Amino acid sequence: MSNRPIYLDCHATTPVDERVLAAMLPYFTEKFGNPASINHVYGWEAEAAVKKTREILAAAINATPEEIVFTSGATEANNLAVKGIAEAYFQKGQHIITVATEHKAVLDPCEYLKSLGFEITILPVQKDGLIDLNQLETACRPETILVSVMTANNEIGVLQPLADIGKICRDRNIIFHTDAAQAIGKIPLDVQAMNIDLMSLTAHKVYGPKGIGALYVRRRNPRVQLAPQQHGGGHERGMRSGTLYTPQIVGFGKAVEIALAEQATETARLTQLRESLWLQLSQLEGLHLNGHPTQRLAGNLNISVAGVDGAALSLGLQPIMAVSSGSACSSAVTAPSYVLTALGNSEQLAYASVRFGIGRFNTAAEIDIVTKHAIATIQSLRKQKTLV
Ligand SMILES: Cc1ncc(COP(=O)(O)O)c(C=O)c1O
Ligand code: FES
Repeated sequence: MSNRPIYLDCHATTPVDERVLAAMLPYFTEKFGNPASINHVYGWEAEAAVKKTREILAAAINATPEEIVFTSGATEANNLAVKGIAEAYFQKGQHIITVATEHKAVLDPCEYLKSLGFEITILPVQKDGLIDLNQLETACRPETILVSVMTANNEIGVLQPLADIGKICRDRNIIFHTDAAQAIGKIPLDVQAMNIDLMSLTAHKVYGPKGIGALYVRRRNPRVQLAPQQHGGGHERGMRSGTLYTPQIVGFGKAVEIALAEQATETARLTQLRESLWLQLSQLEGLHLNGHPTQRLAGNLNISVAGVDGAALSLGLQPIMAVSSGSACSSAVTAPSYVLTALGNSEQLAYASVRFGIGRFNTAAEIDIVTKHAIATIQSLRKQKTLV
């Protein structure tokens, strides 16, 4: 594996931590029971394992275990939140507010609701990627039923001011949903202090397995109603039917437990690696930092490079590092990233961009190799351009 490029795409996904895998393994084989089986030990031990993860997730965000609904990931959690609220509250109002830089798993359900007659306000972001709270206040109406603003952006790592947004929503009796797929385990989260009513989570960005996530749904002060989007055996208090995937759930719990225990030291370490990368890269002229310089995830650096072709840059970096570039999150799409254009970047700058996602298993030596290669690639592309 040593001749493979250095993995620096931790916003796309992360490897499963060995400790997480070890915790999961028994639940594939000897402890294979269905947590819904109430008549025997196979079911009880699976149910106990699921309960433990519920407790870990609840503690991680200051919720209660009954407020955690397991899903297949954050895409499903976002769909359940947005469509589930629209369906449960449409008689109260049919207006929803979200943001231009949200993940497609929020924007597309909103687009779908628009086709059903809902009105959607999509707030712009400022140059640093943060929303303007005054604009949010102005957008709120008596018929607004939901505000959905992500915790941490998957391309530029920007952290939105959740507590301020939560207060604005609570004062107006509007439900507040946040997509915390990139944030769980990485920054402190508190659904009480931040007045969050719904929060989407996923395991695979935090060294847990893919295909498992959760939606936090507030049960008290106020109780949030949610219309299920998947019907069946009535699992998860009727909000999401389907046999629970015990091994993945166990892995999710273990992953979050480890991330919380290591959060402070890991944040400091990643910040240092990111700062050293940016400090060296920014010696070059014409490099733009995308997103707020400090109000961002520790492992995220997103840059645009003036004077180079986006595709050539991507090709030049590929042998040495696995990073995302151009349209980071929908690489099948050849349009420039809508997140980067929302910040006011030109199409050229949005194309010629690199998202570094530094994670748990990256070392200072790797960052050194990456820095040197990125600088050499950019210099060589610029030189070629002036020769043409
Ligand atoms: C911000 C954000 N929301 C939602 C998702 C989707 O999560 P999942 O892959 O668990 O469906 C992702 C990951 O791609 C993400 O980065
Ligand atoms: S990081 Fe989630 S889709 Fe790109």
